[in-house]
Amino acid sequence: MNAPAETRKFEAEVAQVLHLVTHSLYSHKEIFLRELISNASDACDKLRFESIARPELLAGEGELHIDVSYDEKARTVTVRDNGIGMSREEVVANLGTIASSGTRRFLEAMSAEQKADARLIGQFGVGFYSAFVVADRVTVLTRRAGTAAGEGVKWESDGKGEYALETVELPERGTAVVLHLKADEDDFLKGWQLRSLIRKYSDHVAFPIRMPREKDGKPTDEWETVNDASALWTKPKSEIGDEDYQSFYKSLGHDFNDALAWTHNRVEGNQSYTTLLYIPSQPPFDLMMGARDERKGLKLYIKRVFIMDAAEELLPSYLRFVRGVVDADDLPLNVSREILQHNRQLERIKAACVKRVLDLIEKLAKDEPEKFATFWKAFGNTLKEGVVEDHANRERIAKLLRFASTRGEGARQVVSLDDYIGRMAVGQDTIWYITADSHAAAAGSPQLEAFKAKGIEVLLMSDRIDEWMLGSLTEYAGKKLRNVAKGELPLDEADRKKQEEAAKAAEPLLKKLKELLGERVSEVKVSARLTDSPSCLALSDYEMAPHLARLLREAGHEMPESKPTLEVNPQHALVRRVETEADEGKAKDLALLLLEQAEIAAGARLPDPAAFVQRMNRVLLG
Ligand SMILES: Nc1ncnc2c1ncn2[C@@H]1O[C@H](COP(=O)(O)OP(=O)(O)OP(=O)(O)O)[C@@H](O)[C@H]1O
Repeated sequence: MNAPAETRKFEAEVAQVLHLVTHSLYSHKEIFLRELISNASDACDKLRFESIARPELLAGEGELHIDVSYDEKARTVTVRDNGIGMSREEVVANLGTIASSGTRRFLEAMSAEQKADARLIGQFGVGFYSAFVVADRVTVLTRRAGTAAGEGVKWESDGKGEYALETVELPERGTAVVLHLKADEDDFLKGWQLRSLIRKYSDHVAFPIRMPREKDGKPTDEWETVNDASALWTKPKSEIGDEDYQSFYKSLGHDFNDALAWTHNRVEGNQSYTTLLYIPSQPPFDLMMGARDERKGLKLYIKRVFIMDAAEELLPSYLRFVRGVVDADDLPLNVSREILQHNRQLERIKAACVKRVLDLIEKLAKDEPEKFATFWKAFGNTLKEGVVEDHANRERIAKLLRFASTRGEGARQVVSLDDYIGRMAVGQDTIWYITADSHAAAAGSPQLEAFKAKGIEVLLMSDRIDEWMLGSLTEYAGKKLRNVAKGELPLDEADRKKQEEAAKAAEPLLKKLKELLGERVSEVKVSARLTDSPSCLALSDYEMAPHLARLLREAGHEMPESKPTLEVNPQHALVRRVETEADEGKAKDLALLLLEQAEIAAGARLPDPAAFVQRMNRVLLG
């Protein structure tokens, strides 16, 4: 078992991560301490969990704790824990490679954008490497719980591309990380400085963090606990200040920013549990990358023992931005992920978590409009998934949606469905909306003209998810939701009469247009939607909006080519010109331009853009 001393190269990505981390964390140097303590605390959590099945692992040093010490002469800071420790293979796997796929995606995103956002770094298992922000050499001494003293491992590196590995004798299990500080990092060799960082970032780590007691400004051999060391969520709410909640959030969520809001609840009864759930103020990285499959950030404890990250078991995907802790009293400690997925108690806890989060968002919407606006900007599109996925809460979620509107504040999404209904004219029974691939395209749609003329409000939707969401949101508070570009418009008696007369009068024109356009359209009709524009596309009730069909096609999906219905405004001078134009070639150019401009306004892709340009130039030159 005695493996020789050796030098190994870091995996290529590690060098990349090291480079990114040391450069982007430069202005948040002190974070290294939080990251190393967080790893040490995870190691203690893991040992406590494994010792449920194998109590002998706890032999030797009983109480789990984390020690932070410094040596002015040697210029080192050491973070030591008596947690699970690592075997030689684990050291190689954990400290020599980038194990998590999240980190790989993160790296790809970073190199693609050529920028490193410090805020994101901590979330990706690059925590350990932050040691190299302040140290030019790092030594790790570690021994896996349950192994012999002779199976200790020493790992050492200057973070430049290689690390040395050696088997050493270590009297105790656990891990010590020794930082050999860079020349200008003397600040971290001061006891008070380290203490204040521990209180600032790690006060609520649930294990005692100890430092040597000081006498006359010098460390002694005696240890004292410097953090609060209690699990924050177990305390009564009245004893927890906002700052406590925020600092716990930051260490939990690896976030530099404050949380936007939180909800902390203890449920007692035939099932007892505590939940502490946070809404961040900015999207966490995994959310931005659309990683719905590897969710993190919601920790399951059972009677204060950390069991696992169970975000997927505890919250539906549309609430994946939530961070927090669930501590259940009545689940068996040896519970596995498989059991969790089919556990009735957990189902109830999950439903309660959803309720708490929705309560919290509703409270923001009602009482703290600014915070709600921040929430909506960061997570509105994620929440919309709930309309599709969470039938039971659909109406509640729909109530929280905000949109831009023809009576709103430009592109800002501030109008709720209730606002809309409150402004409806007497007799209006439909909530009207339009979808497009940008706000400008939605706001400028020709299909809105008749609605504007009649003073009917239309919601302007331009987020990609909207069409998909609207498939599940066909009704709200007894009102139908309808797309202004789809189907027949409901007309009153007088309008219907006018429409019929116009259609009759335009029959020869419609026939001529259909002949000129041939296979490009399925039908040409007189529009009830237009007042100023010459033409627009109309979709059947079940047809997909052209901009969405285009996006899906671009993303490689097979989409059937559907022939559009062209609607025209017979009053418009351009349409009248088609009617009077005797030259067939010219009439055809005009007819095709009417179709093509309607397609462009609807965000469709022109089948032959070059032909369109030539056609337009011919018409412009007369
Ligand atoms: N003190 C420690 N004791 C035992 N294992 C450790 C310790 N520090 C790090 N490790 C191991 O090294 C791995 C990599 O650590 P690193 O800080 O880079 O990422 P992480 O902890 O997995 O990610 P994150 O910090 O986002 O939770 C950890 O997952 C853990 O397995």
